[in-house]
Amino acid sequence: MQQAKGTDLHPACRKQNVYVDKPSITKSGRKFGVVRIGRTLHFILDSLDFCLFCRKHFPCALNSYRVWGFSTKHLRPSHPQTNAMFLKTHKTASSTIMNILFRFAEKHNLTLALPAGQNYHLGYPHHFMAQFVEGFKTMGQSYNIMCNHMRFNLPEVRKVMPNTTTYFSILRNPVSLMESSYAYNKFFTPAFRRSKDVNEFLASPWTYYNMSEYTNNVHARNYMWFDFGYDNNAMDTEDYVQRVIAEIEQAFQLMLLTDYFDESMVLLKDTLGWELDDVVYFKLNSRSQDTIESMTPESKEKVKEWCSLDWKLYQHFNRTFWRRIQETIGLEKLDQEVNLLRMRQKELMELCLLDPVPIDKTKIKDKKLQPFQSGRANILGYNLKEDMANETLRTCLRLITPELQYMSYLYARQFPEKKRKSTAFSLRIGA
Ligand SMILES: Nc1ncnc2c1ncn2[C@@H]1O[C@H](COP(=O)(O)OS(=O)(=O)O)[C@@H](OP(=O)(O)O)[C@H]1O
Repeated sequence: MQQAKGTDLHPACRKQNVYVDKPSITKSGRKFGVVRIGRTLHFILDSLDFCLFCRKHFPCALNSYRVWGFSTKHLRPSHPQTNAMFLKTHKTASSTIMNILFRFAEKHNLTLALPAGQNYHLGYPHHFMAQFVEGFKTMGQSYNIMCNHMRFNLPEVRKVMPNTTTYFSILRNPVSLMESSYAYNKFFTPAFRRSKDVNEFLASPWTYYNMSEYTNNVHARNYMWFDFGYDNNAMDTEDYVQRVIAEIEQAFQLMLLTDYFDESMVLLKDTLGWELDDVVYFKLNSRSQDTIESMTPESKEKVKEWCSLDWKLYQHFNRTFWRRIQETIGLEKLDQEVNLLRMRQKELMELCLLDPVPIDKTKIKDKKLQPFQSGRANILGYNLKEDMANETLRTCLRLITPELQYMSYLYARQFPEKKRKSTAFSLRIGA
């Protein structure tokens, strides 16, 4: 991947017409020198993580250090971070990330902040409350990872997650997000039920969208804005939008992009100090081609106006995403790591999967591995190769297990004395 020359556009963004700020420091010796000094400082200061006094009195300093005016906050930590809060926004590839987090949690024996009782999300569409987490009353702030759907509410999340937690989330271009949401929520969301298809809905959204049906309609307008805890029907004024973006920026250390998923995985593993293998994934929750509707150019433009809060949110974090890449690993290294990630993914797909692409639910042999279906969407899944050695099977099965089944398994493992969730599933292999 070549760095964009004489233009403000990253080459990958040019086709989508998404503007990116021009980096102020280019790939030069000066930049590498500064980064090296920064890394050394970061290593020394990161060691302070072991210091209980610092942990207690300067919790924020563990995520971001500022020394002699030089911020090290975006540099790779010297040891893997195990406390992470992922705001699982809807229809943004969030289930694929959840699978990555579940596998990491299992590998390192971490504690998950899972939905209490028979629930599959953390109180959505209500604002999150600490008591929605199983065991909160007895366990307090001793969880490592939180990643189920919720409507974000920072003060309550802070009651559950330790002060050293890295907060991150993911945003998707609101145009493709709308089409995905329409298919998935077709029979649930009143505004979608009343219209024939996504183009008809967008030609005249107010004909179908009734504000009094508030939370039932959140999938139809500014879905991401709502998930971040804000009013998806709020007036789009400059001051308000800037205030919300500033608040989100303050709360979240990292914002990923669905549209640049592999680039996002590289950034994620660097932010958390993880290995490349920790973020290798199989795409989950994808749809069959015949349930993807083609949007007219007018519909695509209309989304930017109808979901203007989401559009501004996405544009802002698209800019900061590329700026952060430029300021940390740079486009060239990013490209190399994305290639490594794709090679590793291909290797694992060849090792694990019977078919080279995700398959229709009716073709999934083990019915227990079928993903949850909704609306008009035909959500695809996988078949594993037969006769794999136990260790390989263990790895492969985790990569393809849909979120509800995986969560039920982890819930039963973490709370053996509690009643199992209804999608009870076992990932135990061998004795
Ligand atoms: N790796 C990767 N890269 C790009 N896109 C991906 C990836 N993984 C999943 N997806 C797409 O994300 C959509 C599903 O999102 P979620 O898992 O967040 O859905 S859900 O809210 O949990 O139901 C769904 O989008 P649509 O197919 O458009 O519906 C998936 O295809």
